[in-house]
Amino acid sequence: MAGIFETFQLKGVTLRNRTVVSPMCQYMAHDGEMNDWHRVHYPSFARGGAGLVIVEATAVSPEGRITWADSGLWNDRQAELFAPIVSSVKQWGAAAGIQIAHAGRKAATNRPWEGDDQIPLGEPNSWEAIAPSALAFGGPGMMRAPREMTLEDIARVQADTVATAVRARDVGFDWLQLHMAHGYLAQNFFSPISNHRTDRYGGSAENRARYLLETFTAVRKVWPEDRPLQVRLGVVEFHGDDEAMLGESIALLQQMKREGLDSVDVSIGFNTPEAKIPWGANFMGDVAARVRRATGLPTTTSWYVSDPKEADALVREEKIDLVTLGRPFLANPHWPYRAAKELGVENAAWSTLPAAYAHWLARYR
Ligand SMILES: C=C(C(=O)O)c1ccccc1
Repeated sequence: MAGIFETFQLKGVTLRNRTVVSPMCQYMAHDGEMNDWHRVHYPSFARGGAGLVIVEATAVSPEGRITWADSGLWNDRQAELFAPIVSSVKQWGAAAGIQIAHAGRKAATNRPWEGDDQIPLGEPNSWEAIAPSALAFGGPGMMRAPREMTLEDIARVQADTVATAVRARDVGFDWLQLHMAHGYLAQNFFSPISNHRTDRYGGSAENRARYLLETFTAVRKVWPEDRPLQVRLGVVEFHGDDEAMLGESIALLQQMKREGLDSVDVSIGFNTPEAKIPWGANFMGDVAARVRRATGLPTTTSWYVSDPKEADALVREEKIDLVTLGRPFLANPHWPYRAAKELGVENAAWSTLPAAYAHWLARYR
């Protein structure tokens, strides 16, 4: 059975190992554009030995941003600014991925370290959020209801998502992840907590999944067959109704698989402030294993995965195929090197790091 330092091939992409840098919003962009922060940030993980680096939630339109400082790929200038990042990540041996997203009812907030709350309408960096229903997320600072989307809004956002996928394709990303978790727009449609529509996009599980399935199949048509297309889906909410939500999620993933889905990142709904998340080491591992068994999809998950032996065990026990790490990579972009040492990989430095680092680390021991 493979461990985290086995290679992993999916379609035409081969990862040098099973470690994935989780898409983590940096909130450091202006007008959605990559800048020096991102040009240092993303390649650092490739130089650190990651197998796949996934760029943070990247908005398909200005209104689709969580904050004014989110990454965006709704115009060609933004695409041009991604190009050197894509080539640098690849140059240093990692595959380059990107997560594309629409924030839905969580849009137009302050950056987390500046309040994490909705900016009052009319103030700079605020705009009207849109979502399936006019239902606020709730909780402190998130009490403003979004505008209910018309059918024209839905079609427009789906077209924006396809256009962003085309730009990501053309700028050379190897791997595309659709953000369908964490209380953002796709999750807003999927969850009965936030979707009270009475048209074909609301009510039954099939109707609530419609936006997600339609958007996925539209993107599949433009995303190259030989590059992995993945969704990050919130499959549980930890709000007391998770067996039903997991069942609906598995059914949706099975449908998407029939339509060409290549992989799933199993995550959390984060669609209600009432959730009681059982934070703890690898707490999503067993949920991910259930999804993997039920769908047969190459599966990953993250959340409190940080210890190399535990991460390696999740892969060896075939609970997941790839291990997605967020904060451990922020804390140490060379996490693969640390893991290789702790797992007793021979020539840990040379097997994870570029020569400019490895020759020092392997000498003078
Ligand atoms: C900024 C997030 C994202 O991009 O998914 C997020 C949101 C909620 C919890 C964790 C992460």
